[in-house]
Amino acid sequence: MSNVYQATTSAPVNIACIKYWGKRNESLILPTNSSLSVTLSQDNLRSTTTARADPSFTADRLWLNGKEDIIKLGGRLHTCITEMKRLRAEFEAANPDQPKIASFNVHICSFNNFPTAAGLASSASGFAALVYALSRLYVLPHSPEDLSLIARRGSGSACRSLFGGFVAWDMGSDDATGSDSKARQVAPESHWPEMEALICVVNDAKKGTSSTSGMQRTVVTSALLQHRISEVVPSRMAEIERAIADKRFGDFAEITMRDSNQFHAVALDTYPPIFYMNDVSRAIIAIITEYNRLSEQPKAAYTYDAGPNAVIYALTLNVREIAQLVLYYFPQAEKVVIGGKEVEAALPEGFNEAVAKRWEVGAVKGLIHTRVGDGPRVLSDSEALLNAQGMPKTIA
Ligand SMILES: Nc1ncnc2c1ncn2[C@@H]1O[C@H](COP(=O)(O)OP(=O)(O)OP(=O)(O)O)[C@@H](O)[C@H]1O
Ligand SMILES: C[C@@](O)(CCOP(=O)(O)OP(=O)(O)O)CC(=O)O
Repeated sequence: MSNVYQATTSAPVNIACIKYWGKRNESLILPTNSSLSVTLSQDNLRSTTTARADPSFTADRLWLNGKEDIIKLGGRLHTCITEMKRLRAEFEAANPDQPKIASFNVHICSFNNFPTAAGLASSASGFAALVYALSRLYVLPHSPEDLSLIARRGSGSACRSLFGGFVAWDMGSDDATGSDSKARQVAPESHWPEMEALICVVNDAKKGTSSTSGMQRTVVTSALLQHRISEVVPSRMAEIERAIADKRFGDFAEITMRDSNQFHAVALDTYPPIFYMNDVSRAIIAIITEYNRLSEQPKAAYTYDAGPNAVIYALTLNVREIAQLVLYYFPQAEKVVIGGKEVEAALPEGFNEAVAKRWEVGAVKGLIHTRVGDGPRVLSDSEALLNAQGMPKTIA
């Protein structure tokens, strides 16, 4: 049987504490500010991707969630695939004994085990999994940092999904090539294993204004963004990195919530304004704010990306209590189990119930309980998503 050049990987979702919002260069995807995220566990949220190169393939093709995605010339997918083929060609030139496969077309098949394009950072895990699968297929010696340069060209936040744990995306200063705009691991997942997340899926439909178009409009119209870029983010990045290093959850939480608030203030300051949060999102802010009032230091940190879904960071010790609180205001049709035990709705002692109304079942469609997790994983060929002919094993 002729050689099969194939790799299957999975990659995680990351949710930012310091938000990336704005590009200084659209085609290279260079950001206006640095950002920092927590990588979430692939046991709960992941993109799985198989990449294969073969001389019999007549074109580069990609299937996502069972449906073929057109690879537009000059588009982000095309850029990532082309860049990875370039790295393989360089590798073959430096290692003449290596098989010449850089010129072969590739078939790529990917699945997300969570809603795609629904504000849960599927582009981050998706492009990270694609770049990592190609890097394993091509047996490249490149580091996650090197690979983050390419994943960034797929989707800015994807660069952070090349690492586990706590990850910064340094904006860099090389505006000509973006060679220093890449991800850096601030701390591995083992540094703070008690860091957990409760995701409140408020709406899993495709959102109105995409992150890409939203931040474009912000850069052009928001004066507040300029203040954020120059006066706020640089010091906030340093502060949150120190809070993570020292495992000071209270400071980590306050910075995270303040940055989420400022990101959405900037969205509102965009003209025309962008409203990513809704009444349910704001109710969650109200109950977490009241919950934090009960203790000297915040015990929960909400953060919102470009959508209404809430991500609540908390330490293991407090997650159950927070889930009880969320269930009190947002009853679920299904049982919620944390740590092997069903969660019952309840309010903590001293909590002011009047801070929000109790919602109907369905206002929060679902809860995902996860934790800080590792970076991309190499999976065995038994988990490959392509069949012997290089086509998706199941077409939806
Ligand atoms: N597994 C994947 N492999 C390759 N590309 C993917 C994958 N998952 C998502 N994508 C790409 O990302 C796009 C969705 O990105 P988009 O930014 O619109 O939504 P999101 O990332 O899920 O939400 P948000 O950016 O608000 O967190 C998809 O249309 C597809 O082009
Ligand atoms: C609000 C955010 O989630 C924005 C994510 O934007 P994308 O990385 O999806 O944007 P593109 O670079 O245009 O693909 C904040 C963050 O993840 O840092």
